[in-house]
Amino acid sequence: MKPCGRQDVLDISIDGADEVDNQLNCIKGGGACQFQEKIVASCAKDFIIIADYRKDSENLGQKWKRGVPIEVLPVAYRPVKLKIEAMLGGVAKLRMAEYKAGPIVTDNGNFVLDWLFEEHADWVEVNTAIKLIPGVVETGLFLNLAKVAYFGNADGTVKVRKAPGVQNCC
Ligand SMILES: O=C[C@H](O)[C@H](O)[C@H](O)COP(=O)(O)O
Repeated sequence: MKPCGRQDVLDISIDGADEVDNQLNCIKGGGACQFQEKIVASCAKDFIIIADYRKDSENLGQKWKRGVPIEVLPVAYRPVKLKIEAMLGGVAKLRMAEYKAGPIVTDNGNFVLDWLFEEHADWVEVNTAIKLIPGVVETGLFLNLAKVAYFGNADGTVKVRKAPGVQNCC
């Protein structure tokens, strides 16, 4: 397998998620990796989620209570935070490190804002609004990307959910 950057298209990409809704929209980035994960997912013909039952949700925010992770340029974290809160409500908190002083720094040298949102209906609109704020690198909203999600249950069974319109996949 070649590194993603040297591969035009990947046949398949498999990843976890922090939450998956009934349309297969996902929140990712609990581990602050959403930027690189989204690049890989965007290059794949089929993006598949494997997660446990705790991530299976009707609507985003129902199970995952830590907000939408948003990777931002360090120099812009404050204006981005204020713009998100003014435009969309909620609170955008700078994610702090646990075992070192200061904020978490991503693999790309950036900071993460965790946006604790109120209920939203149109996630595509919300995602676009956030992406257009200067200083935003990437959001943890993975919308219309996943084709299938496999949820492992505590009893060992697996629940399968396909995205709307997907018939045969993986
Ligand atoms: O940043 C990391 C990832 O997007 C998610 O947080 C991850 O896929 C979910 O991780 P886990 O399966 O370990 O809860």
